[in-house]
Amino acid sequence: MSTARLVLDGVACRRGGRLLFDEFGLALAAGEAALVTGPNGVGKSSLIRIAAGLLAPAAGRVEATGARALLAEAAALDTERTLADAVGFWAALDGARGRVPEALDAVGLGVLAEVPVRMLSTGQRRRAALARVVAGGAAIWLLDEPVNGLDAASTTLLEGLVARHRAGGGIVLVASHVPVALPGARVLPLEPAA
Ligand SMILES: Nc1ncnc2c1ncn2[C@@H]1O[C@H](COP(=O)(O)OP(=O)(O)OP(=O)(O)O)[C@@H](O)[C@H]1O
Repeated sequence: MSTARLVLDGVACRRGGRLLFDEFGLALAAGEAALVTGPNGVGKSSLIRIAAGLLAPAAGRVEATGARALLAEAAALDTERTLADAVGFWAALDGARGRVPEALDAVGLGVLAEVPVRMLSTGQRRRAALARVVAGGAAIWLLDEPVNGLDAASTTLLEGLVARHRAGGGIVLVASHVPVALPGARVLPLEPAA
């Protein structure tokens, strides 16, 4: 994991024919994190999707060394399955089904492993989505508005997981319109294109 690297160079984003931002750059090495801030609609989610390789930049390039895991707005967990099964579905694709119990414990949901996802609260679903990221074992975490729906204790838990991931050589890119405590992270305000 220590060879992980994420570079965005001169990235521009166009959505619906409108240029949202341009000339955005960052370079993160193993253990580093960045926090992209900015008001609603400036393009933070779009930037995260570009970093994930799910959206093509209008200009510039993205270079990722290491697997990428995305925490997006939707949890993407089958609501009819139990929590362990729903997270396990994704973990199995990463060959990591065995890590699910530990990941659920890490987000404080071990006790709800056999409960259907549809019965979880908003904050619990958010933590379940985070468990999916933790279980997958990717080096590069891309977290879009990760504290949405989380209470203070869960926010602290998330910050701890991010710190642990970085200590293990992982990279974390967070987009958030509210403050997230990421000690030593670069804070990058996303500016609208002129
Ligand atoms: N598929 C799309 N087609 C056209 N425009 C889009 C599409 N997706 C997003 N947009 C527009 O792009 C702009 C940026 O959206 P984005 O979700 O990236 O912003 P954001 O900074 O993450 O906002 P928020 O803080 O509200 O989540 C918005 O004006 C949005 O309406």
